[in-house]
Order: sequence, then C-alpha cells, then structure tokens
Amino acid sequence: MSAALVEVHEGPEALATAVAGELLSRIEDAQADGREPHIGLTGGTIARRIHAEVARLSPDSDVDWSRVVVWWGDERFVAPDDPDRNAGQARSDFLDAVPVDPGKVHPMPSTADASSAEQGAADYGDAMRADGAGEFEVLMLGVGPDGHVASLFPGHAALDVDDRIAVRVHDSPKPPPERISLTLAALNRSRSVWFLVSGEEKADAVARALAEPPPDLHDIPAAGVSGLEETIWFLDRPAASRL
Ligand SMILES: O=C1O[C@H](COP(=O)(O)O)[C@@H](O)[C@H](O)[C@H]1O
Repeated sequence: MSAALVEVHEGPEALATAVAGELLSRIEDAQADGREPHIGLTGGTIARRIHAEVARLSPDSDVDWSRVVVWWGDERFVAPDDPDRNAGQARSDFLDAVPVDPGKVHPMPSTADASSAEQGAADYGDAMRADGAGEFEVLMLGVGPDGHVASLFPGHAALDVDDRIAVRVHDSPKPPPERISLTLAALNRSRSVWFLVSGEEKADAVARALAEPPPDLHDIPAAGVSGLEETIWFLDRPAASRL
C-alpha cells in the first residue's frame, strides 16, 4: 500500500494530455525493463479524453503495442455493440488506432458472451487467472460524484466480496444497472493506481476520499483502493477545489 500523491492540472484538456503522456512513458519504461506491461482501463468522461490523447501522442512514443496486455476494471453488462460499453469506447478512442495484439486485449464479457453478469464475472476471473494476470503496471480508475470506483458503489454488498477477482453488480444507481466489476481485492494488486478525476461535481468525493482519517469505504469506495508502489490522484482544478 502506498501513500497517495496528488497532481493537479488546470482543466480536463491538460489533465488528459498529462496522463496520456505519463501512461506512454510508463509502458516504455516497463518494456525497457523487459516486462510486458498489463494495463487496466476504466470508462467515463475523462478516461475517454485520455484515451484520445493516447492515440494522438502514441506515434511519437517508443511503445511496442504488440507487447501490451489490456484489461478493464469494470464494464456494463450489455450487448457487445451497446454504446455504453467501456470496451467499445476504448476501442474507438484509441485501441483501434494503435497496433495492439487483439489476443492481448481482454474486454469483460457482454451479454453475447455470458448467460448472466455473474457468469461473466466468473469467466473474467478465470481469464485473468489463466493469464497469470492481476498485477497491473498501471490501473486507471475514474471516480463518481458518489465516490464509486470501477462499478463498486457506496453501500453495495459487492464491496465486501473478497474471495473473487470479479463480481456481478446489479442495481447500479448509475445506469445501466447490470455490471461486472473487479473486486477491491483485485483492484488493490496493481503497482500503480491512478485516479482520474475532472469536474467540480466530484470535488466532495475527492476531498472525502483523501481525508484523514480515511472514510469508511462503504461511504467512499475509492478510498479502499491504492497501488502497491504508487497511488496518484490526477485531478483538474475544479476536482481539487475542496482539498
Ligand atoms: O460508471 C462508470 O463511471 C465511472 C466514472 O465515470 P464519469 O463519466 O463520471 O467520469 C467510471 O470510472 C467507470 O468505469 C464507469 O463504469
């Protein structure tokens, strides 16, 4: 577990450019050290801007995309072509623009892949185990105004599941209601955890997550996640306004 660092950028554009550049350089460093980095993606508004910046900046980097393994922290359990899918958004925002090995991109199951979100969660856990995955080089996570992280929402029973890699989430207060999420135990196995937060409506959640003493993770689930070596909160000024 690492102490949290906070990095504040002027607005969402500057935040997206900084995070995208840092991600490319972390991947380069890991590859230079002989590792094939596994990265964990998130969905959400600021993540989409960051992904677009990764696509823009990637040609000037030395990243070997054929040696990058891609996973997701959460997903909406909907049809594969549903615009709500985090994986579909990431594909159109950057994965289709970089030469990734399709066999190393691991979207969470959709309704076409699994009979239920519960089955999909079990399958995703099996896929991660079979790949020897779990310790992400960098895991990026959005945070909701309610403090949710991945698809772990305040007060939800999924927060207490510690015997699985992924869990079904139903009754998500944010639509769509049926989702799959990595558990807190799985989210807490990454070298670096990066929280990506933009907007004044999230300032309270950020301040509460970073408060001392830490809040109950049933109130602010994001407070329950940190990196093994590094935890960075990448914020824009409005999101940092109540720190
Ligand atoms: O539902 C979700 O929301 C969060 C944050 O999204 P945002 O639009 O408020 O930035 C996201 O991190 C998560 O992956 C997603 O499923």
